[in-house]
Amino acid sequence: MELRLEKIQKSFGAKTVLKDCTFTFEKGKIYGLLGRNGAGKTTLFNCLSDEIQPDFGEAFLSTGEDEKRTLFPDDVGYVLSVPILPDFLTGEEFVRFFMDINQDKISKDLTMEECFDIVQIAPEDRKRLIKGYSHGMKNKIQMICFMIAKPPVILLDEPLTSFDVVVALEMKQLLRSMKKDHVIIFSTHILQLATDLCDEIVVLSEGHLSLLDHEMLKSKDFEEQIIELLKDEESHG
Ligand SMILES: Nc1ncnc2c1ncn2[C@@H]1O[C@H](COP(=O)(O)OP(=O)(O)OP(=O)(O)O)[C@@H](O)[C@H]1O
Repeated sequence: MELRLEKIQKSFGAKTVLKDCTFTFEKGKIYGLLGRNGAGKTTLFNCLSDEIQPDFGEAFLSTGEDEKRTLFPDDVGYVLSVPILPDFLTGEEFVRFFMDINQDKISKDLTMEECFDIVQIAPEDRKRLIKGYSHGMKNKIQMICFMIAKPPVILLDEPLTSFDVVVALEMKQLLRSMKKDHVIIFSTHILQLATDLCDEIVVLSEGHLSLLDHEMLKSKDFEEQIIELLKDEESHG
């Protein structure tokens, strides 16, 4: 399975943010999306998750050589930097509800307890209102939703940045364990995280996407090279 972006363009008024985003993301890999402030990372994610409509271009899912279909909103699991969840439910109530409405997608042997165990939310926390959850715990609930609904594409907009080291490590392990079934793309400003977690690094610069060479990833002056690559572009934030 591949996620193919073909010529995606988006402007806000006179400002062109995405000029021509053409790229193929493969299942089984974690992609780090790097770009300066205002480069258009969130705009691209919003186009893919149907939050906004691109002016031109389209995203497709392809399952074989000649088989491709339009990417639908249900195909995309989007983790916002600030997760939106029903505050008035407990973690358990919400996950039970989510399992009920996704009966057709969930594998029969996955129980609610297992979901909570995998993301390491303690039994006593499962019965607390989501309202009192930390940012990291809310992100974990979102990851449970992805385990249940299994969207082929998972987008994470600057996750892990606000997590403590333990939660960040747990989330990294979780993403690695989930990657074989999904295309995972996450935007980050933390180069260390990108090189540590990602199989590929994609740069969004001047409205275009480009893949970084693996040789560059391995080189010891990787950080200097990335900064050099991005610094010619103005910050648009
Ligand atoms: N709804 C909107 N209306 C007008 N301009 C917008 C809108 N959304 C984004 N922009 C502009 O588009 C550009 C790209 O913004 P975007 O948030 O996609 O960048 P980003 O790469 O995610 O930045 P950051 O790394 O700072 O989060 C910015 O100049 C922003 O001001």
